[in-house]
Amino acid sequence: MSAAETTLSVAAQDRVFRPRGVVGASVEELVAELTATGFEPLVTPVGRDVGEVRLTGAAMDPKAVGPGDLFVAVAGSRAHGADFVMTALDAGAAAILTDVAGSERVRDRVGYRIPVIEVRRVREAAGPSAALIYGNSASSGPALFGVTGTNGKTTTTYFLRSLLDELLRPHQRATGLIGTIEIASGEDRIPSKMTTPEAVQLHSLMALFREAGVAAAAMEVSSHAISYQRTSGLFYAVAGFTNLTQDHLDLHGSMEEYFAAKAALFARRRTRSSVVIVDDPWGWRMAETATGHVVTLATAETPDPAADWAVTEVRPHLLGSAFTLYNRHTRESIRSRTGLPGRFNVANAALAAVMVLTADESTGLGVSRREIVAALEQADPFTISVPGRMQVIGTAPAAIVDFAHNPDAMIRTLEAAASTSEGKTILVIGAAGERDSAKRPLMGAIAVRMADHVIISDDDPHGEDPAQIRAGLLEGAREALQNEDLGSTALEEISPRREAILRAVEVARPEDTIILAGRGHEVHQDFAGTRHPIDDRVELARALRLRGFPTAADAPDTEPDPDLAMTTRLSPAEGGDTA
Ligand SMILES: CC(=O)N[C@H]1[C@@H](OP(=O)(O)OP(=O)(O)OC[C@H]2O[C@@H](n3ccc(=O)[nH]c3=O)[C@H](O)[C@@H]2O)O[C@H](CO)[C@@H](O)[C@@H]1O[C@H](C)C(=O)N[C@@H](C)C(=O)N[C@H](CCC(=O)O)C(=O)O
Ligand SMILES: Nc1ncnc2c1ncn2[C@@H]1O[C@H](COP(=O)(O)OP(=O)(O)OP(=O)(O)O)[C@@H](O)[C@H]1O
Repeated sequence: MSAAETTLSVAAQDRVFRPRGVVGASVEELVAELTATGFEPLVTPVGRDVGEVRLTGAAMDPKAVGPGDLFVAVAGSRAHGADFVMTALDAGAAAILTDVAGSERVRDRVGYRIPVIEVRRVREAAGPSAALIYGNSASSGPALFGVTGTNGKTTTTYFLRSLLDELLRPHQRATGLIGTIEIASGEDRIPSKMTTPEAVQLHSLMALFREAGVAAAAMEVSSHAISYQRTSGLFYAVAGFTNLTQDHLDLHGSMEEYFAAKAALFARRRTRSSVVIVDDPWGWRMAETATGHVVTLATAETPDPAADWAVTEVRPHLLGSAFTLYNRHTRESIRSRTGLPGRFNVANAALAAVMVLTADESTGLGVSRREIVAALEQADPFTISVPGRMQVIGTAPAAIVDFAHNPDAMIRTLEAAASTSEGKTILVIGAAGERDSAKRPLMGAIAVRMADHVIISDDDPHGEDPAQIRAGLLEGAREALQNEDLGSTALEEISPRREAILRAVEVARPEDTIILAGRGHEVHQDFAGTRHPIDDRVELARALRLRGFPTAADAPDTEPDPDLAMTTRLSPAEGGDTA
């Protein structure tokens, strides 16, 4: 199934994107497993028949439950999954795993119609339970490559999958992908709901991958996933760390806690080998905290000589860069390149390369080192388009859609724009509502420091007032403009986003660079639960064509939009708004 070929809801897609031949486990076997692993389960109603009920799947979202599933009902900030037990029962749930509050709710709603397994730490128990049902263990495969870090996860996993494909295709073996944009099993794919799905879905995917002949899979591991126990019961062949900078402090509280959440991935019981980028002190701390086999990688302009691998000889190559990977122990030098703009994409590509080289040493991917080196040097696996990540839509002006939505990513993206552009940098930026509001003024200040023309607009406001979110960005931008010598930087506030994009193209000259930051591949804005369709890549391509600017070969097709052709914004000189 491909995302384009289906009209199923995301939960319904979760339900059909499942393995077929699951042997499963009985409630009795599950209870024995949970007892052995210290969860002290309590089963109601007590009786022989209950123990014999067979479980052939598992789901946490009641709308994703299928016949024979274990429905894992968790307490959340909005609701308790057990409140939706009727939906799960109607869909054919065979048993429920929940906590004390959940089992009371189930009993209130449906009495003793279904076996209930009660444990204290449901989220933690979900992983091992699903692992048992789907037959997953540390050695059952596929070889999992997990990537964590504040920025670069999606790009690195696309790079990893591209390299793994290059290596495994000749051996008639497929690859998989789990991340922010999509979940893919060989040729089949569905769009993602989350960066890292819940444990029950992850375990189902491992079984699906095996059925589909997927030998290796690249997976993004968000810090939310680790904090919410979504990776419980999974085992990684190699885990990679990109970087740690400010984001998600609403969940983690402090950088220390954010670090600790990520560090849990690099424990020996979870991961065989870790590859850690050590360009900053957080990286070195991660390498010291990791407990398995640890390999360090330096990608900064002046690489730390203590690292095992270093990126050297970075040179411009088309829009991207060519680079050398050097191992200080073996003196091995491997020349590779990436077609994606930005120095940070060299780091992402180097991480993907070293993760696969490391898997070769420690897990045996079944491909030779010579094949890996040949793929890196000759097959160009990192010259691919990653949806909405430094995606080039127009060429003169250079017009790029990017996903930068935190301070560090903005700095890196704007550095990349400045290094390639001879003209002005024009930036459209917003911030998501109900997420880490402390980063908004920082992002506003970075915008006016690094771009020449800044248009502050909307991202996904969610339940928050969009004007209030823009005000947070504007506050930082105005303060920097007042206190720092920023020359003639222009600052505007334009909502809706579509108009902001039109304006960016309106003020651009062919030698300039336009960056639409923050939304990347996303195709809807969420305004208090109402989804408003908008795809930055389409809007940008349409606006460029409207002005007669050239678009990139793989820019999206656009119909001339009658509404858009009629839209005329007043320029500031004509009395239009400026901030
Ligand atoms: C902060 C966070 O991660 N929250 C996740 C968590 O929510 P929660 O514990 O509050 O649970 P809840 O929403 O009250 O729901 C509890 C139970 O009731 C069920 N329910 C709830 C409401 C309803 O109407 N119907 C329903 O069936 C839910 O399916 C669930 O089983 O568990 C829910 C069930 O899986 C997730 O949907 C929810 O993700 C929310 C939507 C979310 O936005 N998560 C983001 C922040 C997230 O996880 N992002 C990271 C990437 C971050 C990044 O790097 O940018 C990710 O890995 O995706
Ligand atoms: N290694 C990196 N270091 C800093 N910034 C990066 C790096 N790689 C990508 N970026 C920037 O971060 C943005 C998001 O990149 P990407 O989607 O690959 O990361 P991510 O970790 O998956 O992000 P998210 O978790 O928010 O989806 C890119 O659009 C780019 O602006």
